Amino acid sequence: MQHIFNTDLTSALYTDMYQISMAHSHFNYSRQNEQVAFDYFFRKQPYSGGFTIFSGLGELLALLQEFKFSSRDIDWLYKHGFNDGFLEYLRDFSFKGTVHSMREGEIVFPQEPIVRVEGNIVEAQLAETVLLNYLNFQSLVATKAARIKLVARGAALSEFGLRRAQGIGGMFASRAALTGGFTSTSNVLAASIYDVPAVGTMAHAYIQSYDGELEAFRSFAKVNPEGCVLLVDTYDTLKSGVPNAITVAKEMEQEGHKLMGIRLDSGDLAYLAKQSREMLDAAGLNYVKIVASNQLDEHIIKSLFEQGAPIDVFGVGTNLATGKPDAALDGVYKLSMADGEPRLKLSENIKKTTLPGLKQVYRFTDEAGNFVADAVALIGDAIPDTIHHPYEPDKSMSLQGYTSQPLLELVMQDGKPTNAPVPVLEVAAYATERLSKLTEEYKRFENPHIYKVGVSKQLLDLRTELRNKYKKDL
Ligand SMILES: Nc1ncnc2c1ncn2[C@@H]1O[C@H](COP(=O)(O)OP(=O)(O)OP(=O)(O)O)[C@@H](O)[C@H]1O
Ligand SMILES: O=P(O)(O)OC[C@H]1O[C@H](OP(=O)(O)OP(=O)(O)O)[C@H](O)[C@@H]1O
Ligand SMILES: O=C(O)c1cccnc1
Repeated sequence: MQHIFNTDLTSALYTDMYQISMAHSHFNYSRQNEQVAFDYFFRKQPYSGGFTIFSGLGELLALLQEFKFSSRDIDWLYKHGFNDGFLEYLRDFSFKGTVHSMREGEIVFPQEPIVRVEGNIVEAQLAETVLLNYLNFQSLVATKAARIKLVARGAALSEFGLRRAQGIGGMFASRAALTGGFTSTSNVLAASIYDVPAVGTMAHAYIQSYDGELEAFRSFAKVNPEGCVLLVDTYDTLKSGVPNAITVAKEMEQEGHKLMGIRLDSGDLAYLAKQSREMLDAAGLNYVKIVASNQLDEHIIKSLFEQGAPIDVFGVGTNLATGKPDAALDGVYKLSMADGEPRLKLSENIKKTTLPGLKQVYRFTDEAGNFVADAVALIGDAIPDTIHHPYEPDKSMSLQGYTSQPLLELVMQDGKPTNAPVPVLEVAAYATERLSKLTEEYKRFENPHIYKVGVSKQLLDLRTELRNKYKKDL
């Protein structure tokens, strides 16, 4: 058992050691049936942007159903000092909690609860690490994908990141890119699991392996005439690559086939795309598409279109799959209820003081259907008609006249999902639909408008009451 390949990644050991130490302690004080609630939320928008796409829920719900300790896991824990009674308890452990969540693909904002996990103190605490591991990374990458889609002007977007992704995290990177709006991937395993098109062109190595570029193109096109895309920059894009691709395209026509495209992978992509387009069109090959790759991101793609580049397909790898330049989404999982009482985490920094109690998030929409603001309120209270700034309570906003929609829905009851899994492309369609209701000022890349997330008066008062209580006790 020295390889990750022999390991069941649904093992409940896929957690941080302190979760097990805490569970050990709770069990030894017979607290394992105490009911608690945790909220998942993040504090800062990635990429200094104005929105985040919530991604990863589908995989998380699938994992929670399987989240158990195997005999091997129990043996390992036995050797690491956990007592027999606790290990017997863990042997029968499975996640039987209840989860409320926003829909996967929802547009989400800092401070609001996106997922609420309720359950006994052991299962809810043990779920923390894996929940954060799944949701933070996939939401980071899905957001990058959505930002790219915003500027792609309808061009096809293919995810090429596996080779530069963070190890096997590349699987989730591919999934997340799809939920954020990419429609295909070069990652064959991901394509087969998520039932999306696997796409591919050819590498420089293939062309280098032949004595000449023309011979290489010809041989490839003969065996792969369907969806054939020739990489034209190995020697000289305009003097050699494109003319050779044209020759092969004409030969393919003789055989009743059509060359799908050429790929540009270096140099000035705008200039080369324009020149290539002219050469292809002059040869009667206006159906041949131009594919571009090479360290692309949302800023370069936006700029390429502003320069008038006639690019039909973008292959995006490194910057997408790694969420560059952001290393992580800062999502956290904080206790909000225990033993029937709302709980709070105090901080010197008011922005890090948590929101206590069981909460719902309402999204308010104007007459045109655009999102106006989100309100976080206690469950059981009326839907608020005014929200307060979470950290500057004197600032408030009236929500009168807007329509509201609750965002947190029951997705798992007693450890079982309440709905069938949602295919990734349906998640993407939902993300696109929701993003269309966010007006442009929140979507621009430079200094975007900050979307308002406020709290109800009752929630604010509860937080103040608990803060005063804890401070008095100090
Ligand atoms: N017209 C353009 N406008 C803006 N950015 C561009 C344009 N053309 C290419 N880029 C981007 O500029 C960067 C160029 O990278 P780099 O300096 O490594 O050049 P290169 O062409 O890849 O060189 P090499 O031949 O070493 O591969 C890439 O991120 C690429 O996507
Ligand atoms: O630039 P990215 O957004 O990460 O996109 C993926 C890159 O990976 C490949 O290059 P690589 O040099 O690894 O292989 P190659 O020889 O096939 O070009 C491909 O040609 C792209 O340039
Ligand atoms: O198919 C391609 O062109 C491809 C796939 C992965 C990485 N770079 C390019």
